[in-house]
Amino acid sequence: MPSSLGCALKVTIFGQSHSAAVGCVIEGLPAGLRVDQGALAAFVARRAPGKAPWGTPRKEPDVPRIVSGLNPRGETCGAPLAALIENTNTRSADYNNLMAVPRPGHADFAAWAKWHGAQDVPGGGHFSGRLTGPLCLAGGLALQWLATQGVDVRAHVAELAGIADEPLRALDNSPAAQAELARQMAALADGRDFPTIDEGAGRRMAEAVMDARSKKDTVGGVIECVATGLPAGVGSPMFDGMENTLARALFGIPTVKGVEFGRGFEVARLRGTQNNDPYEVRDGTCVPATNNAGGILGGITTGAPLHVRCALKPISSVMVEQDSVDLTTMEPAKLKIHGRHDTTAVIRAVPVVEGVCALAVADALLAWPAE
Ligand SMILES: Cc1cc2nc3c(=O)[nH]c(=O)nc-3n(C[C@H](O)[C@H](O)[C@H](O)COP(=O)(O)O)c2cc1C
Ligand SMILES: C=C(O[C@@H]1CC(C(=O)O)=C[C@@H](OP(=O)(O)O)[C@H]1O)C(=O)O
Repeated sequence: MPSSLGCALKVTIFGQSHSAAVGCVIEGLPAGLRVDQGALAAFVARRAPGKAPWGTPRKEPDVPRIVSGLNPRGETCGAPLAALIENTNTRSADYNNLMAVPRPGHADFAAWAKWHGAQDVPGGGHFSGRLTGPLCLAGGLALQWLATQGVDVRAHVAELAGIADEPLRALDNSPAAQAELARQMAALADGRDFPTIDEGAGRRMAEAVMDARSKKDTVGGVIECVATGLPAGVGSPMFDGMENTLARALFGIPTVKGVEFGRGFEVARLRGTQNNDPYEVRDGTCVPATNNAGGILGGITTGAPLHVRCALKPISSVMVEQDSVDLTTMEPAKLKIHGRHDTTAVIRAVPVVEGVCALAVADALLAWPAE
């Protein structure tokens, strides 16, 4: 089972939800990067479980431990960087009734179809949202390197349970829109608990999530992410384009079912005159005045903000009785899920999306830089 991502910056994710630890190995991080371990721990903590009333009550400290890849000054030394997050609070008995009866919507049945019983079921095994811990850790390191290149990456909950946040002003590339986008990104960087730009929208979303939880149900939503500071000319056409690289990485996040760039699926209903981004000269250089393309044409960056949105499905582990099948007897079975589950992945996945986008962008910058 390969669990690796990237070309010049390669990340391998290992572990299961209830194994001793989860972790990552990163190859290709530029040497000489002074790692801010405090900032890295704070970034990983944004995703950690056990903190919010709508989240899993599985409390984990999620302190990242870098075990190789740094020199005595705490800088990347060029060797592969390996890092761990321990699993300290597992309760595998919660999964006893799921060993033979798969949860609708989770990966239990697909894993059984592939590995015929050898798969690790408790906690969702390698399919668990827990694996986004090391993904976030690797992404946090990529973010620190990108900061040295003048690139900033921010995401927010754009929509949750049908409630919308203020959208990021990234589809317009005017100086006024750029200033507004900078304000929005600064707001998201202020350490707020709920990652929306409009804090009122965040409060309404939180209420909607708690309402679903009280009804033993779960909710999905949309995460919107922007990368600014990228020069024009990064990426490669056809199979190594920015869209390809980002989509491959983002679909590695459990629950992500859709990814769109710029106007996304809306382009199907636009005319060319509405969708084209006209060019203008700014400071002696050619720039797109608008950004319906989401900062990418021909797989290559245009210099406008890189803009992506991901649709996340509702968590499959709902607490109501569901129809399933006992795979040992092939008889119908009624399933009641026990255990500690999130009501939505969307809120906790915001730093994961930032980290994964950072990994993809850093990989493209290193593999296919502007020539
Ligand atoms: C941050 C995060 C937390 C998650 N928490 C849970 C959870 O508590 N319970 C659950 O059943 N699934 C949870 N998931 C989703 C499952 O991991 C996911 O549905 C499963 O691996 C199947 O993959 P798929 O949904 O992409 O098909 C979470 C996902 C993420 C990203
Ligand atoms: C622990 C995390 O989330 C877990 C993700 C998850 C799943 O099926 O994805 C199922 C639950 O696992 P458990 O039954 O062991 O509590 C969540 O708690 C985490 O994200 O760090």
